[in-house]
Amino acid sequence: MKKGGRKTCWVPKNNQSSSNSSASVEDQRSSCEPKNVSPCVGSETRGIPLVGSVSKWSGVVTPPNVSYKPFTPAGFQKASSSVDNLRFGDSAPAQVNYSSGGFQSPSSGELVQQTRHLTGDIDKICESSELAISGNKQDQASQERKDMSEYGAPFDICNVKAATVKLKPALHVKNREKRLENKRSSEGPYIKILRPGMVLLKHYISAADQVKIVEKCRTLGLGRGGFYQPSYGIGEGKLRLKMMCLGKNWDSQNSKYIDVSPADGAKTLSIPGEFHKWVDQAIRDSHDYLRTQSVRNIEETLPSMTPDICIVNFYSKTGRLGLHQDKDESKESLRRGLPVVSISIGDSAEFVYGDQRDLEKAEKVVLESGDVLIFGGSSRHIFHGVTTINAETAPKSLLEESNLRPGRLNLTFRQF
Ligand SMILES: O=C(O)CCC(=O)C(=O)O
Ligand SMILES: [Fe+2]
Repeated sequence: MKKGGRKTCWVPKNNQSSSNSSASVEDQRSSCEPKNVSPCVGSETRGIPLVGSVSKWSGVVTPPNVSYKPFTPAGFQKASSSVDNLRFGDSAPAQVNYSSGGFQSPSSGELVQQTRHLTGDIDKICESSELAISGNKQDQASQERKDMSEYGAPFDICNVKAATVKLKPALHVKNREKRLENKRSSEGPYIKILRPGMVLLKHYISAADQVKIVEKCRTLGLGRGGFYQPSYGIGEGKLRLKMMCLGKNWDSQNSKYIDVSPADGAKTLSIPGEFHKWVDQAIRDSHDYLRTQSVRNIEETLPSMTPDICIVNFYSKTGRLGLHQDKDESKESLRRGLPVVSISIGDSAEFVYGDQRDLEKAEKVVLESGDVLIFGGSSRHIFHGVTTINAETAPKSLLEESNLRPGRLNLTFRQF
């Protein structure tokens, strides 16, 4: 398992998230690997923790408040069960029978025969379970996560429009909005090289396109595979953002990309076609700019890439993201320094970056609505994070047209 991957190297701000240190994340992660998967252990004692024994996780993982749905083998009907509420590690429910036609409360005379029947049933259950487990552990893991109640319904990044009477904003808010608006329109778009391979395109995405991006993300985010709050590990702390992944799903608990949403097991959503044009154009415009700056070896300094992953984060005003490297993409992609292209929409954010995982030594840049930040080449492995969301700094017109909630939407495109 790769250490120090995306979002695994947290630097707690003011020690608020010290329980989420990288050490504890790693510790928890290694203890989350399924161990000694042996579906038939329970059946040997006939007692019978049928479902509880299907997947054995090491002790600490037994989540106190998470219930799992039972695995019901094909061809078997659940006759009576309290398995729905069975938790791993709980003692077996008194009456759990899977019936393949009529096995119900036995009388004592029928007990031996029916125990044999039950043994047969259990063998079949075990066989099916083994098949399911060996067939695709990933499917089962996602199924288990899917059934966890902790993720809840997808998060809506927009406020639901309601017929409310809007209060007039206070004078200081109006003045700040005016100042920001003036700054945006007087500055217009421009490009800045922050360091070799790291380019900032200011005010790059038009106001109309920002609205389109919010609308598209909202629609996708409300469906299956939509926005959820990722966590470090089962029963561990949560990241301070909502996330939806397109193209491939980033699994925060194992720091790797998978093909289903860890929240609900849905097949990963595709990146909408129209998103590609902003990424392609931003890289092309950066190349043109580098040329004007007499940079040689443009492709080496900032390689081109075709994104097949888009991670969409939504930060509320208290959201943030600790210093980390994005290093769960393929070795080849990382070796070539294929860039991460990041689009910011909504409230501005203080984005920190540097060569070390050290906030004190990190540089800071404010990312505003419509800005695009690209880091590739020799900057691909920078540590970076978001320390602050600047409340009430989103363009007023964006909020009016898209109804985006207070906060910041960020899309990072990568090529696996
Ligand atoms: O929100 C941002 O600007 C950065 C997001 C990020 O680093 C990530 O998703 O890996
Ligand atoms: Fe990142």
